[in-house]
Amino acid sequence: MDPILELNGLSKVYRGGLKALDNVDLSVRKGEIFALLGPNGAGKTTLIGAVCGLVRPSSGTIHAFGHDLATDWRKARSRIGLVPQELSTDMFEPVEHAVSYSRGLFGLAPDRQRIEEILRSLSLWEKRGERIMALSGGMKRRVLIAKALAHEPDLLFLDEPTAGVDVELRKGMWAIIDKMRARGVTIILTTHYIEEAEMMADRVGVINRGKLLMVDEKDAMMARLGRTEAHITLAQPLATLPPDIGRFPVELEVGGTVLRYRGGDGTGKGKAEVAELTKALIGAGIDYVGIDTRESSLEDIFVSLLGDGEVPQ
Ligand SMILES: Nc1ncnc2c1ncn2[C@@H]1O[C@H](COP(=O)(O)OP(=O)(O)OP(=O)(O)O)[C@@H](O)[C@H]1O
Repeated sequence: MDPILELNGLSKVYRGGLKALDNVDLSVRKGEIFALLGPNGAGKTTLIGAVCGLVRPSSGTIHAFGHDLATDWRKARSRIGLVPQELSTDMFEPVEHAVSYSRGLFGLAPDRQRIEEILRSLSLWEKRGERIMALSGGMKRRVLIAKALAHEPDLLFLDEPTAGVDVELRKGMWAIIDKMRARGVTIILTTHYIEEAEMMADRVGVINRGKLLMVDEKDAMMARLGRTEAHITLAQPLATLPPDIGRFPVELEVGGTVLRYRGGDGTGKGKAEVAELTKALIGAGIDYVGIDTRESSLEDIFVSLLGDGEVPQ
């Protein structure tokens, strides 16, 4: 499928010499939810800013909907929406007016019905006459989404959409994002909450120090880099491993009282192998008193990726 957004060799060096983006290549497909993960200062907001015209790239190209943003900015811009991290303007404006105004900025004719639909879908309709400053933090965040949706974008950037919001509202946000995806909107979101990416995203990109370390289908990433870990507490300490046990990816720890298994591939294969291992232990006459099994999460993968900066193969 044709990419909706394509970055080639994108770099940004801020005044003072900080390289916030370092030769980033990325291609985003129509209709997907793409999660950009990275620690503070990794370059996520800079990347979004470059696509949304807020940051001028130092080198490289950006194509959105087939338009080169360097030369054909206006055509692409009208199809891109941005939900920034923070509300910067409009605090004195009533909700509905602010949202309609955002639509007008893109040269679209006023459309009360459309605005009503957006406000209702975000549970803001009852608040339409209130000044934004009088709303709660969560409502303000929804106003930001309403403003970004007002011109009916096909590509929507959400910069930390759920940072600092409570669990209830976070779930509400996920439902909203799901609804947008169902309408065919392509979504790129940045998040610190890895479980959020794990739940929502089709693909995940990991960025650190301006470099895109890895881009992959979430499921493939989990399958490729995921592991099963099992701690088997033995009834009696073992000095060495019998050959029938040594063929598994295991090590003896804690003075030979714990057998640690690390294997599998994130698809459940590890669990099956642990079951086989326990049978082999019984077969070898080795008693155990407990088993603790754990599948690695996207968070473990993320931490190990950032830990050594190496991309595991
Ligand atoms: N206008 C600027 N001038 C100079 N340096 C900047 C500017 N904006 C960002 N930076 C620096 O560029 C790097 C990347 O920042 P960016 O905001 O893109 O990171 P981020 O991944 O969005 O971080 P966070 O998760 O904290 O929002 C940081 O080191 C930051 O200090």
